Order: sequence, then structure tokens, then C-alpha cells
Amino acid sequence: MKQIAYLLLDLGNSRIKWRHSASGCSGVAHSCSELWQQVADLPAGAQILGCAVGAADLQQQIDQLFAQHWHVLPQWLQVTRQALGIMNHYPQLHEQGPDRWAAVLGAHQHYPQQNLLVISAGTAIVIDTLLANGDYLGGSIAPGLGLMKSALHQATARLPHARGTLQAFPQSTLDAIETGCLRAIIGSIEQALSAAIAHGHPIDQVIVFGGDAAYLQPLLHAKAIAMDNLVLDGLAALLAASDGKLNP
Ligand SMILES: Nc1ncnc2c1ncn2[C@@H]1O[C@H](COP(=O)(O)OP(=O)(O)O)[C@@H](O)[C@H]1O
Ligand SMILES: CC(C)(COP(=O)(O)O)[C@@H](O)C(=O)NCCC(=O)O
Repeated sequence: MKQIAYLLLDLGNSRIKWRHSASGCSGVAHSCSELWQQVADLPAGAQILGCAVGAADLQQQIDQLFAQHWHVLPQWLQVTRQALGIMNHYPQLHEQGPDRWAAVLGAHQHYPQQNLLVISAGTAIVIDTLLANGDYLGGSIAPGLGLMKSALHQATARLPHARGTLQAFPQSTLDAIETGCLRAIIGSIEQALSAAIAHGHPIDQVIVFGGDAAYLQPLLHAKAIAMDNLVLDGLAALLAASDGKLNP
């Protein structure tokens, strides 16, 4: 069977993440022009499947970029009620970020038949629950670590925006901010774990991915592992299941 080359895009609110199937190359870009610098030397003509929750004008720039240079229009994932054996229980599918849906599908590829807590530690912290039987129950959205700290900095006269350390009893402003924001994230994860137990679905595996994953993972529950990019994994799984044809 002929392998179809494809470029996968994860257009988040802070950064663009990409992976190219044929070369195994991947990268992170902060703008459309930086994305093009990174992918320009890849073989043209790959099909493109993306997942977009970032700015609509950036998505349009990306459409124009690939239409002009590769003569390919990216296809953007829509959230569906079911895919790859997973049932999405969000009542209003159009409300949901397709990055969340793709990440849950990606997590399921790594850990099928386990109760999962899927945590996206990006601009926002999203904590989603996927059950071993394929029921995706949804989850919470809160500001991510960088956003919490920049909100404090912008809305106050005296709070700086810099890295502190997590302390039991913080005794500097930087440590107080770092500890407060980290505890908000860690606490919301613990609440999600407790909610799962209370509803009879104890979590088998906690997976964290995104820009702050490596920083957060050692601070989390013992079952937590950090993974690279579950959104791109989910897009790849959808393509694989559709035999390389887009329109998953
Ligand atoms: N080198 C970096 N550049 C930008 N953000 C970073 C970097 N390292 C860690 N971060 C953190 O990662 C977050 C962005 O993560 P990412 O997964 O790319 O988010 P999104 O999917 O929302 O674009 C930032 O809000 C910040 O807290
Ligand atoms: C929750 C999000 C802002 C996360 O975005 P990210 O941090 O990955 O950039 C995004 O998935 C989104 O805009 N969701 C729409 C609302 C929802 O999922 O219900």
C-alpha cells in the first residue's frame, strides 16, 4: 500500500505544533511565518490535517500559505459524536475545542481500555476524563500556568511575572505566586481524580501533555506521565483509521 505523506497541525492559543509523517520531522512555531520557515524544505504535496483553536486569522493565513506553496488546502478537524470507538458525551459538540477531542483520541491509542485523566497543560489547563469503555465524559477548563501568572501581573500593581519555586510555606513574592498557581492546578487535578472515584470510575492513568507538561508531571499524582503531543497523535490515529484519506 502506498504511504500518503501528511502534515499534522495543532494550532493552539499560544503556539503551532506540527509533525510530518514521511520525514518524522516535527516542530513548534509561534507564527505563520515561523511555521513556513520550519516546513518549507519538506517535500511539498503532503496532505494536511489540522486542529485549530487559535486565532481565526492565523488559521486563514495557514490556509493561504499552503494553498500558495503546496497547492493543498488544510483540512481542519471537526468534533464528532463518535470516532475510533470513543463516544463524546458533550451535548453541544460545536462548543468543544477539537484539540480536546483529538487529544482524547490520541490518549486512547496509548492506553486503550483504561480510565484516563487527559490533561492539556497549555494556554489553558484542560482536565478531561475518558473511561475504559470508550465514554468520554468531558472535563474542566481553567487558565494555564503562564496565563494565571500573567493575569496576576497585569491586574495588580506589585506582582512580578517570573519563575518562583513551589514551597510548603512560601516566603517571597515569586514563590508565593508560583506556589499559589501550581496549587490551583494540582488541586483541580486532585478534584478530578476524586470526582472519578466518587462516580465509580477510579482513574488508572493520568497523562499530561502541552507546554507545561514536563514542569507539572513531577508535581502530580504518582500515576501521572508526561507525553509529547496527544493532539497530533489523535490526528494521526484518525488518518490511520481512514487509510490515509482525509475527511475522518
Ligand atoms: N518555550 C515556551 N514558549 C511558550 N510557552 C511555553 C514555553 N515553555 C513552556 N511554555 C508554557 O506552555 C504554554 C503553551 O503550551 P502549548 O501546549 O504550546 O499551548 P497551546 O496548545 O495553548 O498553544 C504557555 O502558556 C507556557 O505556560
Ligand atoms: C479550552 C481551550 C481554550 C484550550 O486551548 P489551548 O490551551 O489548547 O490553546 C480550547 O480547547 C477551546 O477553545 N475550547 C472550546 C471550549 C470547549 O472545549 O468547551
